[in-house]
Amino acid sequence: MEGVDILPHERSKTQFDVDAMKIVWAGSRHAFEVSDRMARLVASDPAFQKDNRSRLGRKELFKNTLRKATYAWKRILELRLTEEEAGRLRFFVDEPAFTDLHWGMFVPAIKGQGTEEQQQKWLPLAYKMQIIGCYAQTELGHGSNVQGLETTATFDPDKDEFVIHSPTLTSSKWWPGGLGKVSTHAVVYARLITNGEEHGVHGFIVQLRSLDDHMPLPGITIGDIGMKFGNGAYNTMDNGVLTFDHVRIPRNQMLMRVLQVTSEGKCVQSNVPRQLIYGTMVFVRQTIVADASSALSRAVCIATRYSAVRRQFGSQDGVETQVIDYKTQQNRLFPLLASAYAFRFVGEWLKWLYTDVTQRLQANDFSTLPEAHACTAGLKSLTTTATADAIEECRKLCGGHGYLCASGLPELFAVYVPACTYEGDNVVLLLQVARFLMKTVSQLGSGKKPIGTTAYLGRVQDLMQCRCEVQTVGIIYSINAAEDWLKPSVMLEAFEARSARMCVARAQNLGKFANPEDGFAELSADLVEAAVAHCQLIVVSKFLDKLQQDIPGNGVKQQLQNLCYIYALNLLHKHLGDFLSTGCITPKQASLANDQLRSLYSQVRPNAIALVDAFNYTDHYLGSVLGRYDGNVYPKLYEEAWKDPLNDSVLPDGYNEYIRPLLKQQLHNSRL
Ligand SMILES: CCCCCCCCCC/C=C\CCCCC/C=C/C(=O)SCCNC(=O)CCNC(=O)[C@H](O)C(C)(C)COP(=O)(O)OP(=O)(O)OC[C@H]1O[C@@H](n2cnc3c(N)ncnc32)[C@H](O)[C@@H]1OP(=O)(O)O
Ligand SMILES: Cc1cc2nc3c(=O)[nH]c(=O)nc-3n(C[C@H](O)[C@H](O)[C@H](O)COP(=O)(O)OP(=O)(O)OC[C@H]3O[C@@H](n4cnc5c(N)ncnc54)[C@H](O)[C@@H]3O)c2cc1C
Repeated sequence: MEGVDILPHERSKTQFDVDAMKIVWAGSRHAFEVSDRMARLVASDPAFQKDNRSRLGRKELFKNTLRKATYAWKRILELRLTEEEAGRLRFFVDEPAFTDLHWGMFVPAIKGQGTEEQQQKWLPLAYKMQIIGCYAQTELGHGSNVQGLETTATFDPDKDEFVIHSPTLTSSKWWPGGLGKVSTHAVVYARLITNGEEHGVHGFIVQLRSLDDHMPLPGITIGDIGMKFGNGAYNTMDNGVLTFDHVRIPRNQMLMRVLQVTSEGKCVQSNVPRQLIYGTMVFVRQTIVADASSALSRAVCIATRYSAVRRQFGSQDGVETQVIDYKTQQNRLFPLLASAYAFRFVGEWLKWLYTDVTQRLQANDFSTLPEAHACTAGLKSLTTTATADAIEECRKLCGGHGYLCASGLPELFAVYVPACTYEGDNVVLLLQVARFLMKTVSQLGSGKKPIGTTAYLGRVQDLMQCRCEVQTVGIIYSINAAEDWLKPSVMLEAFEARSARMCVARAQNLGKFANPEDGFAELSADLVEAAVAHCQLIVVSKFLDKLQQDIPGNGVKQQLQNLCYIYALNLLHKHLGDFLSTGCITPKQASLANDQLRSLYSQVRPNAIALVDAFNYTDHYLGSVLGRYDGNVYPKLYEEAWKDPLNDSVLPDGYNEYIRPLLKQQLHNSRL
């Protein structure tokens, strides 16, 4: 069978309604239609062409991004796109740009931390892009430790101004995207000092460049921090360095929703908790979780289509085997396909949680803020780590051709992998989750009932008294055959019991230390494992919740069920040590789980291509010869190779200089 015939043949085997699945994936019919329209708009406009990025030098790459970002903005205005449509357009343009930080962090920081008055002044300018902003928090010396930032904002009551200053080299702002060459303004995070007293880190709106000639304002030094990992990749972004030499700004440019500074330099705390200063990060972490499923599904789409097209080794009748039919390939690929769906649904749920906490904050209800912080931090960490690893696994699943830029995977990896670091290093964020869990466990004895994602810890209070013998867990009696693993309550109980037991065991170990902080530091590696178990439980439980909903479309729910159990059973297999050592399941039940997993792979196999088609990605967005919708891989790969600048001429530059003299010299030597 020719390459172009394989994928249609695969599609003919589909056992579910792909169009209905497209709507489930998008979230709603409306979201699907918007997304589909924007994807086509971008794909059909030559201005958004992106297939030459890996061949461009830094300056060309950056200028190209400026062109695309400003053109996208022009189209947004011309077509009067809604915020939702504009967001999708930016997504399909698929090129990191200063606009991400302007819309994604600068605007949300003002909205979340500015007073009404400040919002009225700055937001209209930002919305029209009459000013362009970035988020300048991280410094050369400190990123994770926000309280350790060194930039100072000292109040001068005589002039009613703050003096922003970089006292050391390590206080230079370092990393902010959009800062290096574009932003006119920044929300700068600095230590507030009034009347000689320190009041912690706060955000300040600072103008950096002239609105007339774009030159840095007096006292300000700015530049780009240099090339980053990967050729094209994140190098479209001008991550920058910034120092201040006693730069003065009016008092009303401190973002004062949390704390007000009066003209006398007095600090007045509002009823809003101090942590709201970190609110922009919570917002962005939530968007990063939603984005993880996009990056992961893109890599999986490429690897799945290519695995169907690629044949390796013969079978009896002489037709070589499609590599997707190897059980080892399925065991590596299908859990990633399942994760893409799992992250999609947990991303939807997290968006709901974020909206809920935002509404509560507006009504002065701060009770769910710690949980929102733990969930956004933990899920950001879990999903980005898994996605970065998965993109690399997809490259390997595509064999040698996966290493070619034409596969789209090297660039995707290079653009994606910093997500494990920005918006909080993934380990640092898991430690935040661990703190939250340990606090929750320590309060169980006092009768405080945990709610939301930690409610399960309340249900296993017995564990606090060490009554955690295997026999107390219902799963032990419920699983006697492989199919028993397909019961939602059983799966949930297994993940809850594992996480609860890990949390309680860690809490008990912490209790052995005289100083809890010493204990936390000593046991931090174990604590991170408990945080991972808790986050995996959230993902599994939200996928199971999704299955409880009414899901229209022939066979759609069945496919989602298969994927949900693949996701959960694969985790169970990978973390078997946790499940066995906490006594949640027996070795025999673990073996049954594996049998069930293999059976699910066989059920997914005929639907694999349709399950990635349901992502509805255009070839433009995928940017991969291996992942083409038509499966016409080999002719196009061959064609692509000839586009390389090295093939512009038959003889390479340098032939006369290096190759010829070398060959002549060998000829001369051999005659000797
Ligand atoms: C029209 C066109 C439309 C186009 C749309 C475009 C949209 C684009 C969208 C794109 C979006 C994004 C693009 C991505 C680009 C990425 C760019 C990257 C940016 C960055 O990286 S910004 C910098 C991020 N930095 C960090 O994340 C730093 C990490 N560190 C921290 O967060 C914290 O310091 C900490 C969590 C490690 C805490 O440190 P610690 O010193 O222990 O804490 P304290 O400050 O003392 O506080 C302790 C208590 O506070 C609680 N806490 C901590 N953080 C939070 C929080 N965020 N919310 C609520 N509560 C918090 C903590 O739990 C402690 O509580 P306790 O006292 O225990 O009760
Ligand atoms: C592409 C990119 C874009 C960025 N954009 C922006 C931006 O727009 N604005 C902005 O302000 N910043 C930005 N950043 C900065 C980013 O937020 C920080 O790099 C990130 O928060 C990590 O902080 P760090 O660099 O200080 O890492 P470090 O904290 O120095 O981490 C180094 C190592 O130490 C470990 N570690 C640190 N603390 C602990 C601890 N307490 N316990 C155990 N291990 C620990 C970490 O796990 C890591 O392995 C960006 C970064 C990147 C890569």
